[in-house]
Amino acid sequence: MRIGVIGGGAWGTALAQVAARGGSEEVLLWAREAQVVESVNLRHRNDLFLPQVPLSPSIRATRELGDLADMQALLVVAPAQHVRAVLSETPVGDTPLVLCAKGIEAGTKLLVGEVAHQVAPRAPLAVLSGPTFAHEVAAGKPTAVTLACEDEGLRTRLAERLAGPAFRTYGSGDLVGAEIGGAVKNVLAIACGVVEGAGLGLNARAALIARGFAEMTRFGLARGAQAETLTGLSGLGDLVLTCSSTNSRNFSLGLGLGQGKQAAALMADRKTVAEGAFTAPVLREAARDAGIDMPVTRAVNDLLEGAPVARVIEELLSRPLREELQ
Ligand SMILES: NC(=O)c1ccc[n+]([C@@H]2O[C@H](COP(=O)([O-])OP(=O)(O)OC[C@H]3O[C@@H](n4cnc5c(N)ncnc54)[C@H](O)[C@@H]3O)[C@@H](O)[C@H]2O)c1
Ligand SMILES: O=P(O)(O)OC[C@H](O)CO
Repeated sequence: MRIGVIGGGAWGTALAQVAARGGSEEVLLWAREAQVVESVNLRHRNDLFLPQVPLSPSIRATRELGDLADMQALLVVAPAQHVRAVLSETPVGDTPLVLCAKGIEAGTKLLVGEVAHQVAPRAPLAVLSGPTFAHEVAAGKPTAVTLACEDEGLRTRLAERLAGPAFRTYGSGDLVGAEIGGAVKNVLAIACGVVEGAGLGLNARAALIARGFAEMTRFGLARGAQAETLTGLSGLGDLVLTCSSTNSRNFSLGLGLGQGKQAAALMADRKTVAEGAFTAPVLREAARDAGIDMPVTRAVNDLLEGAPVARVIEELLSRPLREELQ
């Protein structure tokens, strides 16, 4: 199966490395930046987004989306807010799309799979998601992901093509569940970073992970996700990873907010994406539309909009007491 990767950021590059299988398979990586294309092709590195990892020489990079025309599967790894624009210019046809971005589209409130279906209605869809820091995957450290696809045959072919000794895929038929975990955990990771930045302690972080997971579950079930998917790698697994480490861009953004810095300043000159900052407002809106209570998500939005940390925390803690299982 010839694999093309759409998006030459850290995650697209790491997945290209996985698909190259140590150099035994050719992989075509589309990147937006000339610097990425040049460094991958000439030096087998991604100097801009994943500088620390030497890449397989069988990864070739291009800036032309048209070059992806004869691929047999495309991994979609552009940031969620750009998937529509990039896919619209890609010759997809009926090539399977494996969606690897984590987010909800602003304005439409659509998951990435729903966007892909609008743009490329003939393409079979799969979702690859889980606790996956790109630099660890690219370096060959053991990692496990959810690979969701309704078509069992395609799911098996993708798993056989992408899985390796240090990259385990766990199959699922629940695309929506696999997507919602990754999208919502990015917002909750910002909240966990705030807890760290404001020095609120480890009890608070554990409480936030548990209550954040309750929010993810409420939202996910309302959108048709299966509860088991949300407790799996792409939901709880990824939430635990990103809520525990400054390697997470979302957690780091929250850390700065917790220290009293303004979101605009923290976002101003970063070239990497903190998806949670873009998903947070649309998640709050989608939850409000559906009558789903998501207080942590609301608090993250308040902080992103400049509310003082102390006030936001005080508001969260002074809400009326409730039953845990409500
Ligand atoms: N980095 C990780 O560890 C990781 C792991 C799993 C999933 N993801 C997800 O993968 C997706 C991509 O993240 P990343 O970490 O590879 O990105 P990154 O932060 O490393 O790089 C930013 C990316 O955004 C792209 N970009 C910026 N503006 C764009 C535009 N206008 N149109 C198209 N692309 C544009 C850049 O070309 C680059 O590929 C995100 O949804 C992220 O949540 C990342
Ligand atoms: O750095 P983050 O916060 O975008 O997290 C990266 C991955 O999504 C972790 O699974």
